[in-house]
Amino acid sequence: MASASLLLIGLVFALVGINQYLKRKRLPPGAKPLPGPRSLPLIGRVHDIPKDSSWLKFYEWSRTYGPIYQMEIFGTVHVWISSEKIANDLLSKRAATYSDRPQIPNLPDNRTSGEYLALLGRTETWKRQRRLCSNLMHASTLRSLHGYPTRERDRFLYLLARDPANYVEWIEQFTSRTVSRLSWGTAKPAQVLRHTTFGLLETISPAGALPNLVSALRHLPRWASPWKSREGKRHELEDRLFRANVEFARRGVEDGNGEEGFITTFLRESGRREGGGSKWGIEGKEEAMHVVGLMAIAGTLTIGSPIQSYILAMCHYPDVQKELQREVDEVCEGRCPGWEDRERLPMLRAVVKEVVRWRPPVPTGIPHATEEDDVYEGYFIPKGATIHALEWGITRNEEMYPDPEEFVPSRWLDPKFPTYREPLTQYPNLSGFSQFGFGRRTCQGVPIVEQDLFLAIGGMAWALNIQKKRDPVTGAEIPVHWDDYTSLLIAKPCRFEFDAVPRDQWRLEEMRRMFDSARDAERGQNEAREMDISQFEEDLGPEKIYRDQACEVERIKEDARRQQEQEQCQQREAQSEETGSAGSGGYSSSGPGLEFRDSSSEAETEYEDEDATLVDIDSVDGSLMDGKGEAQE
Ligand code: HEM
Repeated sequence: MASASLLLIGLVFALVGINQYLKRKRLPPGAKPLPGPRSLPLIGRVHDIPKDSSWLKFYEWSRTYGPIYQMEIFGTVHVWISSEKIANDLLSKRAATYSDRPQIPNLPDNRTSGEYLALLGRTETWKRQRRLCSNLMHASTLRSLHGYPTRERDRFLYLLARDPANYVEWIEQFTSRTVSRLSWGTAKPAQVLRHTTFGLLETISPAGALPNLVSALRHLPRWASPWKSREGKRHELEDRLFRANVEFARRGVEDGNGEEGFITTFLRESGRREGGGSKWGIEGKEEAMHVVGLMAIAGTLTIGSPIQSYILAMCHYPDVQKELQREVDEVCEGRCPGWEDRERLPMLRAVVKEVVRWRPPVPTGIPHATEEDDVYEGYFIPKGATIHALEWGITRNEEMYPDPEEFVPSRWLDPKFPTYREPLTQYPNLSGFSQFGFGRRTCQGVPIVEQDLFLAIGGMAWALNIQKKRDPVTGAEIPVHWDDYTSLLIAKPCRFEFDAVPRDQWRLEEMRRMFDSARDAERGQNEAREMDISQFEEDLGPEKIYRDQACEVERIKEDARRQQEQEQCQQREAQSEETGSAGSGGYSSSGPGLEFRDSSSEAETEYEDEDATLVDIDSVDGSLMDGKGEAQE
């Protein structure tokens, strides 16, 4: 027994020795390895990576080892960059070496399959698809994204004001419906898209499917791998959905009733050319379907993260909200801001940019991979290394962003900050911002992000006072977390409670008018031609397998808390009755927002009417998580 153990220990040491020798041998003359935590044999540092908020650990290491360091996980070298300059030096200036993508263990054909442009290797397919994506985006940007973000924002504001407790639902409906219209000219697929996209996010995230961390698990056959079989089912549904969406748009182009969107632009262009094909080098509808599908995926869940972070920020920074409201009220003279007001609203643009900096939506970045060995400032970076621009670390650079943990929109508006830039009619904006990546792989969706965030955040500032909720019993503020975020590749705040109080009766009525007019426009469109999505909803199943568990857990906790709140109120009322004192006094459980609405009997009638409207729009949506939200289940 003892000799077997000795043999094993000897073997491990021999392996470590051989490994070290091979690494040293690979070093070019004069180059040294990057600093970083020492690797354990075979596993590297996998045991050190926390499941939640892993970016904080990678950032902590950057404070020990410097703005570029390396670590190993199961034999793969991972390089972490926390400096914008170094990220630009490598990923942008040496793009020929640094523009590949690594293989994702749980989606092993990601580099070659041609289905997800953002995950493709640096291949001819990627170049062709990126060109098409960029052209379709450009065509829609020239036409102000066909007004879809405004229409959806108008629908979103009223739903949020009416039911702030379900804010995640309303926000994700806003982002997914907007991008669904942009992609296929209809909002119908939005709810199924949300589920399949969440499933894909789990499939590809290091904190999602286990094989992404323990890569040996990728060799399991499908029948023995729950991750593979789950992904297989998800992919099959997504593929069928995308085909149906393209077919719907194709019929619209043919009968002349189709709405504008990416796929419509592509189909029209192909129709104009002899023998089909497009001027962008994509010959088949099939490939265009994948490109547009990826654009829809990319816009479904990402933009919701900064919208939620804005609400979180306003709970902690009420003075910023007041300042923002002052600008919006002054410039727009009381009306809700529109996209055409952007030059005159620098504070609003600064809040948008600061939200993205303060809580990066993709905190670990999307990894690149090296195609050749390289040496940077004397440090060796091997071919096949996975390169991470750590967005969280980049936004914590104290020289560039003094007081990085604070939410300070004025850093974009005041010349005393290094990030200030003129003219303020144009800056700040999101174009070229580090949070959208580097070099040839930069994000292609910035025009959508910019317009969605401007309209949603501007609309909320115009319409609502966002504030911490008060305990109905004690009247004390209910605490709101500071940086508790979900752990997948796209991170969003875990659920928290807050109040969204309409600023006055006129704005509430105005929101209702905007909502009605968005609903009427949608009805008009659906009367002309309707897309039937019911089969996909059915196939998704009642249990909705691709469901955001992290948020579910939070909501269950929240529901339990509310239930407790109600019980306490009832108890207090019962006690008051016993002692004969008048009423419960203090705060109502529904918070100041509803107090405002309930202030007259007229408002009560209005509220009932609102419910009717919501039922109405559900049938217009035909969505799984309809206008009443998942909380109903
Ligand atoms: C807040 C929202 C968003 C954020 C923070 C974000 C961030 C990013 C990041 C960090 C990358 C990787 C860049 C790199 O590898 O260096 C990326 C890639 C990409 N994004 Fe976005 N994105 C957002 C929304 C969108 C939207 C709405 C679209 C819709 C078209 C989109 C389309 C893409 C595409 C196509 C790529 C892949 C580019 C390539 O690999 O060549 N993104 N995004």
